[in-house]
Amino acid sequence: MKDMAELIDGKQIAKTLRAKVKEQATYLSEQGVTPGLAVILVGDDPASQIYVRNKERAAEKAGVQAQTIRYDATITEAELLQKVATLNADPAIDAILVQSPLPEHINEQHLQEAITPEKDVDGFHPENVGKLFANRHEYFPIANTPRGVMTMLQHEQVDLYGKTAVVIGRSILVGKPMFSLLEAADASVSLLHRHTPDDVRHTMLQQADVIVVAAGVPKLITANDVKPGAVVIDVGINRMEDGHLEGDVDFEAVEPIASKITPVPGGVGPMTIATLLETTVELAARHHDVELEAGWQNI
Ligand SMILES: Nc1nc2c(c(=O)[nH]1)N[C@@H](CN(C=O)c1ccc(C(=O)N[C@@H](CCC(=O)O)C(=O)O)cc1)CN2
Ligand SMILES: [Mg+2]
Repeated sequence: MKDMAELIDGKQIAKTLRAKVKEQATYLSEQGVTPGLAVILVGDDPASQIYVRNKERAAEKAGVQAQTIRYDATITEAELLQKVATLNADPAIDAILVQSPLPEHINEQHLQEAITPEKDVDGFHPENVGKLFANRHEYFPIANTPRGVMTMLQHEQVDLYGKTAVVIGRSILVGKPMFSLLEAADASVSLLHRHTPDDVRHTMLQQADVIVVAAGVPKLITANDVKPGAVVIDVGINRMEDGHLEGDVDFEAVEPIASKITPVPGGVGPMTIATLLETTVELAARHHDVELEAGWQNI
């Protein structure tokens, strides 16, 4: 029988991280601090409804006070910006996020820039993106999905030093921050995207020790793309016509070749929400000048 890759169990790692967050939230509450998270949800995108509901539930269990502000898809950008300004000034709120995607008529970048960098729990503000890119040695929030991927790699004791990594997808949500985080961990990183020719992608993937794919293309990565022993992280969540979820990796084909692989569902997805709570607790501690134990989130 062929060796199968070890499964990276994101659900389990996220559970462990959420328990750590709860410990810190309890410590904060002993200091009179309740971490406050505000989520802005616009429109009725069915997936966003589920993700936001899951955020509310996870927050409540972890001792984070979450509030969702829901708007019809017809709301204007000016009204949203006004709400963000109110939340920026609200001392009960430590963390603000605007659920993505937004309706066409709203410029997502305007909202990303409106959230004060100190409450920017998604790490999308240009100031926080810039600090990440510049490898600044100070605290700042980092996008939760790529940060969650780094937690998974650390949990799995994947040593990135001197390794070759390929990231597919260049969004502000995943690809760009993922590039910076892997580079900061001393991997040699290539960032590929939809305009990378297929043969170039194939050649580069075959050299990669670590692959992170966030392309939104079901089963884009297949067996002959992957070097034996590579670590494969699948950020893709594609809802197929019959309702089942498919990643960007052809899991059955790649599992016998990779050394470690994330499933979909149950891989990166759950880490996004656990990491959101991790970042919220960190921001609350900073706003209230409470020192949390260094490295509390190491799992
Ligand atoms: N402002 C933001 N918007 C969006 C983000 C984000 O980080 N900030 N990420 C995604 C959506 N997302 C959280 O917001 C998210 C996506 C997926 C999951 C998850 O647990 N997925 C499950 C499958 C769930 C399903 O059945 O669909 C899994 O992969 O196991 C959690 C959060 C886009 N928007
Ligand atoms: Mg508070």
